[in-house]
Amino acid sequence: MEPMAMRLKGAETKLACFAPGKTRGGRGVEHPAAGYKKIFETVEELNEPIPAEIKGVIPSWLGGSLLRMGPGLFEVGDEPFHHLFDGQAMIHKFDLKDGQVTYYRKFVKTDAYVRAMTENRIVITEFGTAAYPDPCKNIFSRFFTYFRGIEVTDNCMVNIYPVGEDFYAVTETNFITKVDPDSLETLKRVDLCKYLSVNGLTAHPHIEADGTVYNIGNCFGKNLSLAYNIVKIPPAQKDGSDPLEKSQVVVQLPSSERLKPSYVHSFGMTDNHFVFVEQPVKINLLKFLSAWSVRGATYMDCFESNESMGTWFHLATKDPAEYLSSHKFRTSAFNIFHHINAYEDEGFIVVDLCTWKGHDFVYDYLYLANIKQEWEEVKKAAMRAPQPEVRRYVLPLDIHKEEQGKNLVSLPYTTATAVLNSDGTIWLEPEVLFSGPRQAFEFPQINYSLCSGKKYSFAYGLGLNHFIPDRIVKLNVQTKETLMWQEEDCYPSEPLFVPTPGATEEDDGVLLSIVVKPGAERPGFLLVLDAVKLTELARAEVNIIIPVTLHGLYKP
Ligand SMILES: CCCCCCCCCCCCCCCC(=O)OC/C=C(C)/C=C/C=C(C)/C=C/C1=C(C)CCCC1(C)C
Ligand SMILES: [Fe+2]
Repeated sequence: MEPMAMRLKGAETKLACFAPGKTRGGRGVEHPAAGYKKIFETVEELNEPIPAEIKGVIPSWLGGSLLRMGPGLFEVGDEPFHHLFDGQAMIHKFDLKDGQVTYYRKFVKTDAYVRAMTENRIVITEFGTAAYPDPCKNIFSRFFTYFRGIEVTDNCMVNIYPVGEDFYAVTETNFITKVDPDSLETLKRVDLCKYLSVNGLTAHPHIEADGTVYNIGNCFGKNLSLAYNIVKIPPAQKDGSDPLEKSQVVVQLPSSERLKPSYVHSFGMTDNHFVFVEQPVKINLLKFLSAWSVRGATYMDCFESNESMGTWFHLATKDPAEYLSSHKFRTSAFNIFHHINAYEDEGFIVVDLCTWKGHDFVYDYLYLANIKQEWEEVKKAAMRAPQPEVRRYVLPLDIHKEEQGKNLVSLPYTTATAVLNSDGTIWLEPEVLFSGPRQAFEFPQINYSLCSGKKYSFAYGLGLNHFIPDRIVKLNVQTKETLMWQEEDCYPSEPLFVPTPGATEEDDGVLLSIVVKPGAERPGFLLVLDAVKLTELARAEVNIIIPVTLHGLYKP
């Protein structure tokens, strides 16, 4: 019997539980009304927070702000942005206090946004949309605009995270933007290149309990020597100075290919190790450097797939921070954006990942023209894309030459393998934790404060159905059981886990997600789920649409 299909007829809110191996068999729900188009449309910022209408009961201990980033402006004048990651950064906030909720949003006043507003055209080239020179300028000044080089975008629409006492909205370039988490005002733009030898940093740092930030970024050194640099930003300083002043590169990891670093979106961190997965999606630096002088080129034009390297895993120790050059882990090709968690267990490093099979770049399928089509077309486009799979890889730390050809993984609870080859490389095969054709478990979250870098049981994620976000899923990474929240014509976002104060169980807490239900009287709401059962505790509704958000944080 197909439990999902059964439950989706009739009742409005759907909850389903699937036993291991009996996941939805890949058949997701249908979206013939194509309501998802609404989350990719321009909205206006608000002048003041608006009150939300609450249904259900918000736990009394839940007081704080949910801050999330995403695109809010999908065209400037008559010039459209083409890619999902091009829209201009909007910061969203749900404030929860004494059972009451308000919603507020502002555009971040980045250079990209301010200059677009001033000139009523796209001025800064975005991820998949090129900016063209001002047609009003004369031919000479247009010529000089080209040769000043293209300006790197500061469109911080991906995530927001704390550095010391401050909060920064970020993309993946060297520009991060300090924002006020209360007023949502834009405070200042910071160029990371002033502090660190990196060309950019990911939007997914790891943050320790004391506020220390670790992150990874590409570094194009002198003579185009390439490395991935892991950086450390200390916590708030006693003397009140900016922690960024004391940031440093702690370890360099080499690139598999000269002139072609891999695209990196996140990394893993255990108690004692950094894990970097080098994927076959490459940035062709020569294209990158020359593309900028080519009219109409974008960041997307600089990517290419390496069809032969597969995927490489790199390890480094944390303290002292040293690259483990003799541990050469290899596996077949996949795209990786989000690490779920990584931990050490009995001499192994366990790495759980949201993967997309093959070397074809998933971002190629995220043009707005693809994901804003009618439902049948959306499905057709996704048929050609890489297939999602949640996988567990297990990396042995102790490797002995005499063990060639044998599976080195002796952890009793996993079928993942690691086999030492005669050339010294170790071939990894994963254990599949969740799989369903074109049904992704993505935008993963865990009980970060309790479980980051530690053995854990639960991951929470956004279910993507042919790339359309249409459910929230809880995955037991030990038993592979899943629970799900889903409601007709509802489009949720990444679920953030907030632990109950004083909780002793890993999943004692709530999940917060912004949901859009386009046809409803109040089409935007903050959803509060019980993280144990994935049942709805409350929703706080507003009478406006909230566009797609990618990542964010909960500030107690
Ligand atoms: C929430 C629902 C979304 C609906 C569809 C989503 C489908 C998602 C499928 C896969 C998961 C992908 C997750 C990616 C999430 C994300 O947040 O990505 C945003 C990434 C951005 C905006 C990256 C920008 C990177 C830039 C501008 C990099 C620039 C650079 C280079 C390309 C090379 C040289 C260095 C430099 C300048 C840093
Ligand atoms: Fe991400």
